[in-house]
Amino acid sequence: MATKKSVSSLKETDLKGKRVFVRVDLNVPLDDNFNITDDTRIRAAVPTIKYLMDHGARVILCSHLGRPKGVTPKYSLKPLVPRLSELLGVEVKIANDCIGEEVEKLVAEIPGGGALLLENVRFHKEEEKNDPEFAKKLASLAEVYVNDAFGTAHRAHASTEGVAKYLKPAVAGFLMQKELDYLVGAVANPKKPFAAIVGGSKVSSKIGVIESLLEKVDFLFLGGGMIYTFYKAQGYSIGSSLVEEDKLDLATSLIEKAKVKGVKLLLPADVVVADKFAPDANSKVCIIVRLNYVHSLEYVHVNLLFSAIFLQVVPASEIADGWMGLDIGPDSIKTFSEALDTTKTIIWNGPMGVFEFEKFAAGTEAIAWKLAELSGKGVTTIIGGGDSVAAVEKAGLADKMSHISTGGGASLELLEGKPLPGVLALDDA
Ligand SMILES: Nc1ncnc2c1ncn2[C@@H]1O[C@H](COP(=O)(O)OP(=O)(O)O)[C@@H](O)[C@H]1O
Ligand SMILES: O=C(OP(=O)(O)O)[C@H](O)COP(=O)(O)O
Repeated sequence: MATKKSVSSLKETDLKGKRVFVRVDLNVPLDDNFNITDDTRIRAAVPTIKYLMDHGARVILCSHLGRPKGVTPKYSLKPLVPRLSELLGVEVKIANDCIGEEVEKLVAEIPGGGALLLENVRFHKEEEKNDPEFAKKLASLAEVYVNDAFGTAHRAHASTEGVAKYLKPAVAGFLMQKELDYLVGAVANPKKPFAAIVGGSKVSSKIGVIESLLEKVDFLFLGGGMIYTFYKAQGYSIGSSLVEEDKLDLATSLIEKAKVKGVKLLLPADVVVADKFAPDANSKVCIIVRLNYVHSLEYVHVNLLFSAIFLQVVPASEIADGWMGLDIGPDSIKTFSEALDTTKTIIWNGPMGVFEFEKFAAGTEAIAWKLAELSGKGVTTIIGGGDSVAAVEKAGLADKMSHISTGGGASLELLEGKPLPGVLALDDA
């Protein structure tokens, strides 16, 4: 992986009485009434903040929320204060800005072991421009820089990258370290056999991650909307399923690459189809082609029992016109599960189907349950991606996995082998 892993740690840093600027990612979803609908990222930031407070540091918390263009009240961090205070067990104050005289005054008043939350750093356009003068102003608030904002580590912004040039020591927080340990460490030195499950909507958004993982894994399972591009590339009828016509050659070359690398690439054998992209779509199970491994088309298998009892059978190897695949089918779930049973490390990025619609959530849920079961048997299970994390949480299985990443884009870039600016900027260990 291109991102260095050995970044300097918080534990080797002198903290007592020091003003510590902590970049956290508190970019949590809020409903229309400004209630937090998922506080995972706040909870994930707590261990580092508590450690700093317990070691007598004066903690300055900095985060963005959303993508505001200038000062936008609906993106204020104020609604987060009660939950943050509750989790930390102290009353956290919030400033009206993140730089300026009033902020400096509030920073000077932070007692040892206390914390101040700065207002949304993206209210200043200089943040996303990584403006050096703005970074210097942020740096001038403190004596130590801690980056714990893994979810934003793929952004070279003033508070995630620029500030580390002017504020030393610049070290990783515990969340950042944990994410790197799993997403870099476990992937670089996996217990074998090592499997990757990649789903989600499009091949184009996952090319990098698939290519990178093909260098490392023993198994690659594909699901979600991207599979229809692979099917079309093999000449199958895909009805009105999602397809990227300009990626057909790429899909073929990825299959070829898997073959050359000796990676067992598994595509779903059967898919659940719908007559429209909607939660109330009519659905039936369409058994397409049973591929044991895609590079050795072994046999065609129609699951007659399942189909005869529950659902209408459509001809194997094709999805009829007017129908679209929105989930992997029961036979695929079984095949995937059996193959996963033989592995020791699994990384999962991207849902198997349109899990947001109840009717098409079964494949994603089944994979989530399988990974939860395998975690209990000592398999390392890593969920690295926004929607896959949402699916695992929806199934109530988050605490069963070895690691759930707090960064969608960041984990994807890391798995692609791209360097993360927020990590590179930190001091070497
Ligand atoms: N068969 C499918 N057809 C269309 N969209 C799909 C299909 N399967 C999954 N999706 C959609 O893919 C989206 C997730 O894609 P993506 O953003 O790539 O995943 P992640 O956020 O995990 O990286 C989900 O919104 C899901 O509904
Ligand atoms: O939510 C985030 O990223 P994610 O949706 O890719 O997990 C981060 O807070 C980064 O936010 P950004 O994509 O607006 O820079």
